Amino acid sequence: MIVLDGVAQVFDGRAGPVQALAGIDLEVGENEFVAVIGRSGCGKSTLLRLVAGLLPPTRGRIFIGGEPVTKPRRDVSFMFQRPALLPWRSVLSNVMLPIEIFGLERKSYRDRAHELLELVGLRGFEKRLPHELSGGMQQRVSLCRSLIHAPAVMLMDEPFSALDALTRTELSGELQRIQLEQPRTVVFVTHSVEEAVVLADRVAVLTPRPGRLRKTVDLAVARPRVPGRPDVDQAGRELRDLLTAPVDGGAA
Ligand SMILES: Nc1ncnc2c1ncn2[C@@H]1O[C@H](COP(=O)(O)OP(=O)(O)OP(=O)(O)O)[C@@H](O)[C@H]1O
Repeated sequence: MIVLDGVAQVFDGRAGPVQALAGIDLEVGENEFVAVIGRSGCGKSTLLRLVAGLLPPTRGRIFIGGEPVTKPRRDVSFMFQRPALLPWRSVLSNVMLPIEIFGLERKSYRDRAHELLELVGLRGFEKRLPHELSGGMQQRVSLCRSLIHAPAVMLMDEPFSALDALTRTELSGELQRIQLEQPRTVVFVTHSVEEAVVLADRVAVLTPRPGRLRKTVDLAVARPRVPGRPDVDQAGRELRDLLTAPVDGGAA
């Protein structure tokens, strides 16, 4: 579904060129959930922006569904760390935003919007404005908005990292449930080993300066996954060991 072939990214930094990513080869299968994990600054967000078509790679090629990525695509949604809702629009009309942007017929998506809001526990909040909602509720709205037009691919850049620990665990549980019910291809950037272990089919571990793909790890852990279950925690420990193991004499 998604193919990165020898992708490298160099930015013109103020103090000279910054090599953010080097030699990234990665394939994400249809309906596969891949978590990208690594330390701050190792190029995770850059990787996602490249796949989204928001940035052309310095080197290498990226394909989605066999087509080269040259600009943002309608069948790819992007979810950010902050909900970025329009403050003057109700919950429902925020969820419906992509339908308007893409010029799709509103009527045929309204039921779907209600269904999604129900799925994330926001039934009855359709007419509220974003400021009347907690941060976790706003991010749930943002999740519905990125699902409304049934994108083939969801790119998620640390979508739960601004939330408190409990809400974060709740939301990753909800995302897991949605992915079990309606699977799609997801690339999910996170700092959190717990999130990766609950959600991912496969984890891509990046190492910094420049960001390289150190390893991809298959998570053969039965779903639904719940933190605290021995096999889930064991997978978490293995992933954490890999993240903290030295690379080329330095820390990962
Ligand atoms: N537009 C830019 N211009 C110059 N350098 C950039 C630009 N965007 C990113 N970088 C640099 O590229 C490297 C990777 O940044 P990126 O934001 O992709 O990392 P990250 O792994 O997502 O970090 P974090 O986990 O802290 O969000 C960093 O060294 C960053 O300073």
